[in-house]
Amino acid sequence: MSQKTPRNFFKPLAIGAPEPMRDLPVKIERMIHFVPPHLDKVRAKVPDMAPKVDVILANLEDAIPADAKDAARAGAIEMANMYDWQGKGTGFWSRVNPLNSPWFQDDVSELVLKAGHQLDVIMLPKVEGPWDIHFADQYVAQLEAKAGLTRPILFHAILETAQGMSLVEEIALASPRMQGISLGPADLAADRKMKTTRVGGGHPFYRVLEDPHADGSERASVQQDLWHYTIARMVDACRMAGINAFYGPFGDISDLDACEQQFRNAFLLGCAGAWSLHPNQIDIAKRVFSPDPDEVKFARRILEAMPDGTGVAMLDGKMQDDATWKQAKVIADLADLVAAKDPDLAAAYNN
Ligand SMILES: CC(=O)SCCNC(=O)CCNC(=O)[C@H](O)C(C)(C)COP(=O)(O)OP(=O)(O)OC[C@H]1O[C@@H](n2cnc3c(N)ncnc32)[C@H](O)[C@@H]1OP(=O)(O)O
Ligand SMILES: O=CC(=O)O
Ligand SMILES: [Mg+2]
Repeated sequence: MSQKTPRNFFKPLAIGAPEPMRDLPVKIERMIHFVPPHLDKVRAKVPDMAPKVDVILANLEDAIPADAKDAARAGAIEMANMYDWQGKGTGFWSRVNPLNSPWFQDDVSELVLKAGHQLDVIMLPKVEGPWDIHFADQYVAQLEAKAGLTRPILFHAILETAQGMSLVEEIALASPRMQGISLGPADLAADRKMKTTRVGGGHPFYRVLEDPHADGSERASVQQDLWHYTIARMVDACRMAGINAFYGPFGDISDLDACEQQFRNAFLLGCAGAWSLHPNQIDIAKRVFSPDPDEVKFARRILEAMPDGTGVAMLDGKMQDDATWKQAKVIADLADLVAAKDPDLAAAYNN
């Protein structure tokens, strides 16, 4: 047998570690905002930014120079104590260095021992298979026990290797700590030997050409989504495991329209949020990952038309039944969650 028995799956992995969660906390996580914690100037903005975003992440991995890893770790611990994350409801996460790096052990031990009371989620990069999650799971349980934590810290894996991709279902199911998975399009592209230098988004060479015209006139061609298959498979794996899928980074900070479109495609396919790398991506994620007010109104009409969720009804010429009731419930529940955090959207949903 290669899996734990059902009874053992939810047992703490170390004596004194908190009980694993059976259900994830219901939270709005439209953007995971990346902060480089070694930069004093950016770190100082955290208390002001925290109420305006859903999640702030102290990044210790890629984009942090090797000679600033210790400073970034110290900055992340400072960030944990700069705001009342647990009391005020903004998520506080950290992306640690990979398991095979010289920094992983210190990243995790210092975060859990010195900041574990505020830390919601550890983001694990370059996860190759369930064995990576199992190792981190055991290690974090020992540290949680040592720190006397009463709330378990959750895990978020980045899908950014071909092997991780091929084992995404097993990764999603590896531990009750699993909160979600993000697409890591930059590392994944490199590992797959995709021929792109972009961080996510489309590519002008990846397109479909229409059939030739009899008169020889120019054939239209349309750019396609390089990430469709990957995102769809990630969403299936996550939802099968009862966790959330996230689009990762969109690296062209200056192309707000393309960022918005990529985020929107991910939202429609089932993702809960995306990363924001720069302040100008925060409002895009907020807009895209909050349901559209007209969709919310229509969803609520479906729920009202079928109070017990069964049968058939016609609304504006469109057939509704038990399945569309469930679709409507997804949108209406998300709207309620967003409205509880965002007074402007609450007003738009209730107009
Ligand atoms: C493939 C992957 O792994 S993706 C994840 C790893 N990458 C990251 O985490 C990158 C995070 N983002 C950043 O480091 C920066 O946004 C950069 C380097 C991309 C661009 O930074 P800059 O050149 O400073 O951008 P810009 O000049 O437009 O910044 C405008 C303001 O926003 C601030 N700012 C920029 N990024 C951030 C951020 N992520 N959080 C908070 N503030 C930020 C800048 O400090 C600047 O502040 P100021 O007006 O007080 O001087
Ligand atoms: O870490 C993210 C990526 O795209 O790589
Ligand atoms: Mg990466």
